Amino acid sequence: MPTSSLVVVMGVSGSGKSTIGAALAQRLGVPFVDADDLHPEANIDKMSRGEPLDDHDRHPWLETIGRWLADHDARGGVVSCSALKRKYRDQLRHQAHRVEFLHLQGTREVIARRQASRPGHFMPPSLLTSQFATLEGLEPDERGVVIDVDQPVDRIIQEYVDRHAAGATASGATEKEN
Ligand SMILES: Nc1ncnc2c1ncn2[C@@H]1O[C@H](COP(=O)(O)OP(=O)(O)OP(=O)(O)O)[C@@H](O)[C@H]1O
Ligand SMILES: O=C(O)[C@H](O)[C@@H](O)[C@H](O)[C@H](O)CO
Repeated sequence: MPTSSLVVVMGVSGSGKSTIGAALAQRLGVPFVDADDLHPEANIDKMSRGEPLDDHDRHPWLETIGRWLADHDARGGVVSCSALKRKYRDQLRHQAHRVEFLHLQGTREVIARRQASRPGHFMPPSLLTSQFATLEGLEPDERGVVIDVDQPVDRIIQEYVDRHAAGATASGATEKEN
């Protein structure tokens, strides 16, 4: 696997994007940014009030993330970003053509349990329903892999590395529900 991988770790809130993103960046030896840290303050305030973001809220945020990806095109990097809709991923691809996605997929039960075990996070568990409702899984023409979150962090990282080495694309990414 080239050290210059450019990866977006995607999925609903609580799926493990920050955890896996940081671990993957370390494994690949590339910079990492958590897109939660790139939100305009108004977005954080909105989510904290228990209101889901809409396309309008996410647009400037995605632009910032796309810029980060474009800036890291040569040396590689990992971003944790929900990237829930196909059109959001299209927006990111528009700015950084070779970006690939790692979709952390899990059941509502597993993810709700994980959210419940991290009190103090700005994202209220009540928003999980809208996160799943908004989620559009990777389509077959999108470069990326889908990995089950219900396994230890190091196994998720290893599966990503193994599947990437084997030339994985988004095959198996058709289950849109979770
Ligand atoms: N593979 C895993 N096994 C067990 N626990 C995990 C795993 N991945 C993440 N967690 C835990 O689940 C919780 C949610 O993970 P994390 O904060 O990384 O998710 P997230 O997708 O970044 O969430 P958000 O988008 O809401 O910030 C954390 O408490 C984290 O420690
Ligand atoms: O697209 C979205 O609805 C939001 O960006 C959320 O997914 C948050 O960034 C994050 O995941 C919260 O913890």
